[in-house]
Amino acid sequence: MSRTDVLVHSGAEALTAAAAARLITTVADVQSSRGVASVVLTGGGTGVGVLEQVRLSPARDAVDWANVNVFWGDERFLPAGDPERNETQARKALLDHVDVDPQRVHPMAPSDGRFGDDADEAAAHYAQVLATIAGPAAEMPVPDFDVLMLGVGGEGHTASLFPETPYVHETSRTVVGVHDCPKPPPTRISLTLPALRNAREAWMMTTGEAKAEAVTSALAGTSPAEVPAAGVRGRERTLWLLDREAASQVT
Ligand SMILES: O=C(O)[C@H](O)[C@@H](O)[C@H](O)[C@H](O)COP(=O)(O)O
Repeated sequence: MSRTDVLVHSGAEALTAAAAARLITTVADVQSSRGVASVVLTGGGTGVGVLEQVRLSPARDAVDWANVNVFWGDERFLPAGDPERNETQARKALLDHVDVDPQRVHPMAPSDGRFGDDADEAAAHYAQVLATIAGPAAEMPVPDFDVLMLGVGGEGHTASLFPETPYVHETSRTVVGVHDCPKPPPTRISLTLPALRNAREAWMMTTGEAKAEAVTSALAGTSPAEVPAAGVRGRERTLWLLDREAASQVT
C-alpha cells in the first residue's frame, strides 16, 4: 500500500538542497541492495535546481554514477542541444559532471533527429525504449523506476500532462506526443499517468504561492483530469516536497 507524505521546507533553496541529499542517499541505498538504480528526471526550475544541488554536493560521489539508469518524464520537443530542452539543462546541471554511462542515459528524441518533427513518432519510440528495458515479463512496459521526480504547474500540470487534455486520460500508451501545450514550447513528449505510476517513489517537488492551489487540490484528491499532478502516485511512496508558500493552503 502506497503512502503519501508532505515535507515542507523554509524556501526553494532549502527544498532543492534537501531533495538533492535525499536523491543521493536514496540512489546509494538502492545501489547497495540492487546494484543499479533507475531515476526519472524532470524539467522546470525546481527539478533542474535539484540536479544543480546534487552536482554541488560533497556527497554526490556516494552514488556510483556508472550504474544509474537515467530517464525523463517529459521533454520539450526542440532541436538537439537547444538550451530549453530538459535534457540540455540536466546535462549542464549534473550529467556532464558525473561519470554516467552514456548507454544508461535515455533522452527523448529531439525535433531534428531521426523522427524529424514528428513528436508522435518520437514518443512511440521512447515507449519502445522503455518497454525493451522493462523486458517481456514486466507487468507494465516501463522499467521499475526507483525515483520519479516531477514538478507541478500552477494550474496543476505535471510532466507535460495539462488539465482537461486527452493525454491525461490516456490509459494504454506509456508515452505520448503532446501538442498545443499552454506552457511553451507547444510540442512536447510526455510519459502518461500509467507510466508515471510505475515508480517505487514519486517525488512531487514545487515552490511558490502560485502553486499552492494546485498542490492543495492534488492532495485533496481532485480528479487528475482537472489537476494532473493528482494522478501521480508512487507504488510505495508519494512524497510532496514543498516550500512554505506552495504548502500555504494545505490544511
Ligand atoms: O518541461 C517542463 O517544463 C517540466 O517538465 C514541467 O512539468 C515543470 O516541471 C513544471 O512546469 C514546473 O516547473 P517549475 O519547477 O519551473 O515551476
